[in-house]
Amino acid sequence: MTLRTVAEHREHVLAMLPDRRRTRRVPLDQAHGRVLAAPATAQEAVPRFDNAAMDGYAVRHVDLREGATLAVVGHVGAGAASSVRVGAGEAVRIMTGARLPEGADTVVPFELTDDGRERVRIDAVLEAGRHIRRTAEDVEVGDLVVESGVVVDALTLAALAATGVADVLVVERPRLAVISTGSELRAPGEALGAGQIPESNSLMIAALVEEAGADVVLRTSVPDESEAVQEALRRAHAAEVDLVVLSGGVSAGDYDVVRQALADHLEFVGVAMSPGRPQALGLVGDVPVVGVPGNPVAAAVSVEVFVRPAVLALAGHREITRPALSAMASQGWSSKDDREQYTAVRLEVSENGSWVHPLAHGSHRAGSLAAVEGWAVVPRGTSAVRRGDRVDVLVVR
Ligand SMILES: Nc1nc2c(c(=O)[nH]1)N[C@H]1C(S)=C(S)[C@@H](COP(=O)(O)OP(=O)(O)OC[C@H]3O[C@@H](n4cnc5c(N)ncnc54)[C@H](O)[C@@H]3O)O[C@H]1N2
Ligand code: MOO
Repeated sequence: MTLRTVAEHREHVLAMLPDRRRTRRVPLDQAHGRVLAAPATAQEAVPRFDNAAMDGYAVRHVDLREGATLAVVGHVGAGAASSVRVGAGEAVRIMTGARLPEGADTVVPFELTDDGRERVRIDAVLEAGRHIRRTAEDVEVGDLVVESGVVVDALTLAALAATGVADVLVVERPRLAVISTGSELRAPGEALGAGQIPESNSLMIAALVEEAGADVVLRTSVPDESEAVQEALRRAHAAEVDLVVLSGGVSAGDYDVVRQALADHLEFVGVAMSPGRPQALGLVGDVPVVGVPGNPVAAAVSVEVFVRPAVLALAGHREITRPALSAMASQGWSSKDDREQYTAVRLEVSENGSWVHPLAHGSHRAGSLAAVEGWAVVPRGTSAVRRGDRVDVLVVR
């Protein structure tokens, strides 16, 4: 059987997704982490008005001479709408951020004066216009503040709020269903009979896709029975999900029911990767379904390289794959040269550069997932990584 490359399979997964994204207008306090579906333009200038950059005195520059004394005719704090005017020989006490009074063109900080209340002595002469922040010197009304497709982060939120934007059009969070299959699986904490194990993939996959920005509206684990799998898919459909992630049952076993139950809908393919060779995908009704292998490490890697990009694409992101970090191998390990191998690693960033330490290999090692900090991607055509070799690492935590 010819195997697809990881990149090819990812393209197939992405090609199943609808082109249109659902959008919604949200107030800024609900926009964090969302992707903008339309550009945001400034409703207010920054600064909104000429204002003081220092606590001091608003004066007319022509009146400034070393030792000059000016009459203090008013006091204006930030937020005040003072109508006081600065005339010849006059000064107004002003606080940082306060609107510059009419007539003034320069602010003299307190430190360069005697700090007087009725009259003030000027101890140093500044150039005209000093310590004034000019209207719209940062952003003008109508300027583009944030482009469409940008992820709203903390700094973006500040820029939007400061420019008078109250709400933004964002892409809806994708709705996902996560369905584990396997008759041996029991919920964490449940008593285990012979041959049974705790179910871990659905929790892991749900958390991984939530980290990528999805809402998991259905998470369930079903036995290896065709009807149970189909019923779970019906529930996912009724919950109007954008994507279903199925775990398990995609390889050749007698009880690999995903394969049996969904033979008419899903394509079962081999991908040239390790772990994670058996994969499935297809539309059930109009809902895209990605089936990942049940082995927990294979499931984790499959979510990283196929499902996470799909979630990011559904959420409107432009960058959908994780940038790789280049690091050196602290020790060697072997690799299958006909596969792209994802080796679980720990990372160490030191003065001598970034190093990866390989963890024990094995797609069943669910207990060791707690130690994984990244996946070292060993390309096809490489049968061994040697100590000191550079490898690309997807840093996942
Ligand atoms: N004859 C063949 N056997 C296998 C092949 C193959 O090509 N031919 N492929 C192997 C590879 S590679 C993988 S990976 C697995 C994938 O198997 P399935 O997707 O069918 O997964 P299951 O058989 O259902 O389970 C595999 C393994 O993982 C455990 N598991 C499953 N689901 C969960 C879960 N939700 N939480 C925790 N652990 C889970 C399950 O108990 C099995 O141990 O197939 C190989 N075999
Ligand atoms: O390739 Mo399977 O995904 O590990 O053992």
